[in-house]
Amino acid sequence: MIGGFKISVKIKICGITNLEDIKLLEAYPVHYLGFILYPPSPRYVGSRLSELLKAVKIPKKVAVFVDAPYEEIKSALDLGVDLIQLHGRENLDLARKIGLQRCIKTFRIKDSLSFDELDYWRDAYALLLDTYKEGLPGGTGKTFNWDIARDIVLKGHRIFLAGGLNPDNVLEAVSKVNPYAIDLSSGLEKSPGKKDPKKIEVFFEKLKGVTTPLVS
Ligand SMILES: O=C(O)c1ccccc1N[C@@H]1O[C@H](COP(=O)(O)O)[C@@H](O)[C@H]1O
Repeated sequence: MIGGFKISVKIKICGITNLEDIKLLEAYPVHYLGFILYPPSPRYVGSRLSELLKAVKIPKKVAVFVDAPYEEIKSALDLGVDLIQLHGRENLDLARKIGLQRCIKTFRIKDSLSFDELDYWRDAYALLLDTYKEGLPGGTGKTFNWDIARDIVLKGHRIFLAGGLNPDNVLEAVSKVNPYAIDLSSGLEKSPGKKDPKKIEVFFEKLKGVTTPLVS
């Protein structure tokens, strides 16, 4: 219960790089697990994706790309990834080739966002809202103005809220924005690419009663 209302939200944990964290997260109600396929990232999994995917029992596996060629994205799909998070400047042609219903399109929020641009992506699986930071496409650990996210949710878009979420601010974010899903990465880490079991425990303790049941 938040503010007297029962709010249901799905959970995506992103930036997974190792088997230990996959095992750890199995004990919690996680709906989506994300893997970074952007080589400059400290969370880049590269060719280890195949081995990691085999260990995942969590309902949906997401591969995160930044302006990657279709062939690389196709390879991830062939390995068993369910959804593709397009975290760069990808266009609709690429998304249609992948299958729009398999795409989560990221919008990095600076000051505002054109609703027209969002509407073009209405048939995507979801839109992900992250924080804009010059030179860093994702994993910024910074929040943005959640009023913008709230307006987008009110327009009827299915939103994954990302950007700097952590155990301390997650309840406020959920109650303010009421997104379809929340996406956490660096806010649950001990160091880049390694999750912190204590932060994860505190996070799920705070979210008790707020998450939706797991469905595959
Ligand atoms: O985490 C990264 O290094 C990364 C690199 C390139 C694209 C996306 C990346 N991370 C994603 O960004 C959002 C928000 O992350 P955070 O919670 O602020 O750390 C999330 O989807 C990450 O997986």
